[in-house]
Amino acid sequence: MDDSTAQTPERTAEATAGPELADLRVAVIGAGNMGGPVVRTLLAAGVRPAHLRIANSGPASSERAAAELGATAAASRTEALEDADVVVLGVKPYQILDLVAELRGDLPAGAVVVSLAAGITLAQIEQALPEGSPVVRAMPNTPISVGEGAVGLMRGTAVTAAQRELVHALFSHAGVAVDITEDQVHAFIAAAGSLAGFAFAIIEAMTEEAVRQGLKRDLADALVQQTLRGAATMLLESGTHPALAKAGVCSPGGTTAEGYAAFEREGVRAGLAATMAAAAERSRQLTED
Ligand SMILES: NC(=O)C1=CN([C@@H]2O[C@H](COP(=O)(O)OP(=O)(O)OC[C@H]3O[C@@H](n4cnc5c(N)ncnc54)[C@H](OP(=O)(O)O)[C@@H]3O)[C@@H](O)[C@H]2O)C=CC1
Ligand SMILES: O=C(O)[C@@H]1CCC=N1
Repeated sequence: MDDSTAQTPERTAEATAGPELADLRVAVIGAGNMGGPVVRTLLAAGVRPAHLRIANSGPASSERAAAELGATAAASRTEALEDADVVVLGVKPYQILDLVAELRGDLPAGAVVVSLAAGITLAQIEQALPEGSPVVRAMPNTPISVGEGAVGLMRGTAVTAAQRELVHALFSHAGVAVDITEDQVHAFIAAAGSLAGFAFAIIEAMTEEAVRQGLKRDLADALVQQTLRGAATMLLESGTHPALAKAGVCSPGGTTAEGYAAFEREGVRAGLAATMAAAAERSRQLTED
């Protein structure tokens, strides 16, 4: 992976304060499984609930999402866009270009468009908008909803330094926010966007086995989730290589060494690598479609 533009990840809440967001007006078109967590992180960053308007596929859905997320429902997409400084597009990839074509007449001049869509390039979105429109691609994951996620930010050709700073400020409570290139987004999806889903699947599988081994479900939930969180926190805080931390758990002839031998024998490492590679490959395919 070309890392010439990759930043050193830094926990965003520790980053220095950026632009003031209290007066910013944001429209979120499509606050679903990913747009919803984006709404939460924008509110955490300081966007006012009254200034964050949601438009989903219909008014009832917009009202439901706004109530759940603590934002404001717009009566229509057009109303959501009125005076918007930033427009987040959280619809499915196959919908986004039609949506952009539909909205382009209502977009306030200079509004920064932020697309969450996998597989849709900056150039495709820029082509669907008036020339010179500032467009950012964001590749987030759902744990940004609790400030423990990651987002990769890709800057379109018309985005100014101030607009880049603004978008970073908007994601300042996501967890980690880094600038990436569009070439890097496939690997980023494997290691963050889709990885959240794989992490949930791993947690689910481990919890089921803990229950099979005899633990009550609530204790199994707590042990698996707390241990995985603790393991990640240990590595993040110490900078220790995971292989060394693993060695520190494996007593000679003990339980972990025996379990780890099964991990390798059963192909768990190879399976995880194949899982991430398949996600990255699908991202490349979506971009070529
Ligand atoms: N899910 C994830 O973890 C991630 C997703 N993404 C990207 O985020 C985008 C959204 O995915 P996801 O949140 O999972 O999808 P969802 O289906 O959960 O959400 C899509 C949202 O778009 C709304 N919507 C659909 N059509 C319209 C329309 N014409 N006008 C306004 N709103 C509309 C839906 O409203 P309604 O509910 O009323 O139908 C819904 O709120 C995708 O492009 C995906 O690639 C990126 C990273 C991670
Ligand atoms: O599954 C998807 O296509 C989206 C993009 C990354 C996570 N979810």
